[in-house]
Amino acid sequence: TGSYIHRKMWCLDDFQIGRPLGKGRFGAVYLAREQKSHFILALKVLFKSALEKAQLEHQLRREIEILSHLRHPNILRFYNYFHDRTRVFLMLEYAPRGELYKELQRCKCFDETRTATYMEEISDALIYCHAQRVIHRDIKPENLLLGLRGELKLADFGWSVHAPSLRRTTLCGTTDYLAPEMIDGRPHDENVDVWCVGVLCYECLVGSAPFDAPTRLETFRRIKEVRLVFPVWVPDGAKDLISKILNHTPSLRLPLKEIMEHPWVKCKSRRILPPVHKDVNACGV
Ligand SMILES: CC(=O)NC[C@@H]1CCN(c2c(Cl)cnc3[nH]c(-c4cn(C)nc4C)nc23)C1
Repeated sequence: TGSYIHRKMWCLDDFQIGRPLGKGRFGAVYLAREQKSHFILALKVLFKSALEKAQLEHQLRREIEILSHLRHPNILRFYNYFHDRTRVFLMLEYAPRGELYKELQRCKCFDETRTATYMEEISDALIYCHAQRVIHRDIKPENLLLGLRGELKLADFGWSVHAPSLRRTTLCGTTDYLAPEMIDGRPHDENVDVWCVGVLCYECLVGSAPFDAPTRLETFRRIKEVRLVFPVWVPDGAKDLISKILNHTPSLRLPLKEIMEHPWVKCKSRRILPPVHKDVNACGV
């Protein structure tokens, strides 16, 4: 019995639509429940007119192609998609504990255990992505969601819709997470994702991004110089890890496997892995 939610054709009438979870340029994300199985999911709605105007249809097809092959506990699951005359609908896993960036704003910064656990989770997710030759390229707190047990869910492989509240990102997105080679427009590889893991680790522990500056230009300058300044209270183990990741030369950055095995991550992380289940459960999903 193939799992129910992966059945071939879906349409809007198969769902009861709940509250909006986020809104953005191309559409919005709604909480939704599948009528027969009562399966809860996030339904991302993209307007074809907006996609056509921005010439993004082909990118959406590529994103859907990539997403449909990714299955990992720390990657937000993409189940299926369908469309009507005016809209494209993506059936996505619902992350019950919301957006990491909101949690970071609420807590100001995270302790070592929480940060090291996120480092282990996101590194494992990226090892999996890179093994499929998928580079996320846009890792930042805004694109990270939290699962039932607070585990990280890497989301939004290209389609960021924004939650109703004002986002911290400036007009064209935050520059804090750009790797040096991205700023110079040089060709970039998987190591741009590794750079972002270093920036994320710093921001989770400190509460602000490492190269944060009053102007975008100054931020770019600090990124290219890799001007890393740690508050005195940042633990040595974390400073060691972040300094080994944020290397200007992409190939010299600490590989993801070694991030997971770093002494500070090994000793501080409290990662919980969900029980490995076949793709079918109680409600046939
Ligand atoms: C990566 C990305 O696209 N972020 C923007 C969209 C906003 C809601 N989206 C969700 C998506 Cl795509 C999936 N699950 C979610 N869960 C929530 C959420 C849960 N709470 C308690 N509060 C919220 C908000 N939101 C989502 C994604």
